[in-house]
Amino acid sequence: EFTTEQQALMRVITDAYNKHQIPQDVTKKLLQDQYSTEENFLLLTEMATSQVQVLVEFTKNIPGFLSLDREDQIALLKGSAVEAMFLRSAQALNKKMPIGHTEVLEERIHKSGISEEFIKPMFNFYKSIGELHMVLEEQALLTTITILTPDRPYVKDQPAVERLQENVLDLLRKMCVLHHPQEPQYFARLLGRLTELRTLSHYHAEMLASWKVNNHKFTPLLCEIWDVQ
Ligand SMILES: CC(C)c1onc(-c2c(Cl)cccc2Cl)c1COc1ccc(-c2ccc3c(C(=O)O)csc3c2)cc1
Repeated sequence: EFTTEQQALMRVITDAYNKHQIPQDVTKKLLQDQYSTEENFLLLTEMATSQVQVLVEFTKNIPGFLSLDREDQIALLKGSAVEAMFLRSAQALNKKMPIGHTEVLEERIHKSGISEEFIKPMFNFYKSIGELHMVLEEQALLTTITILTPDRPYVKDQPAVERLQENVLDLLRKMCVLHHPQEPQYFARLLGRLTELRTLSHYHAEMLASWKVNNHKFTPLLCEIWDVQ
């Protein structure tokens, strides 16, 4: 079953995932009653900015991450931020968030100036994640695996990242057998979501370009992590 090291790794990652969430005083802003495209864009920008801060804190808790080359740490964060945010927003949209949050978040994403061609694949992804009924540990591990993807642009020491990712992949495989015993293909289905995330990440670059065209401003943190402006 699980080795002592794997049990420790699971606990550290799950605790970090639970600890680092967007604060209530930020998410409750979603409930305010302005629903203009502009207002929705501003609120989503605030959510994304807060989510990036949360993501950085979570990543620092991944065992071994801070021992990686400093520039590789940055490359992994920049390369995975959008995918990690798709996973986190998918969890928010699929779990029963505090009353009304789910609907307002979905509504604001639909009406924030994202063109229809991106809305479709985005909400297909959200639906496909919902259908998996991941337990919290699986969501935390899948996010970690996404962050520890060795072949992101500009990563120098890929083997070092591979070694960390392999440990988490092994742990996720065992968690899937434990929580979904009737579905031998469940682990493979989870990894299939990672492929879909890469596609969404490419769409996202175009989304940013179209928002910029309509001279939408992003925050300094988002500009830095997404190399815009
Ligand atoms: C700059 C901005 C316009 C933007 O550009 N691309 C995307 C973007 C979009 Cl529109 C979709 C997917 C990914 C990205 Cl980066 C975004 C908005 O990004 C978001 C990031 C994160 C949340 C998010 C996460 C968790 C939770 C929770 C919870 O945990 O309980 C409660 S409320 C909530 C809200 C929403 C939106």
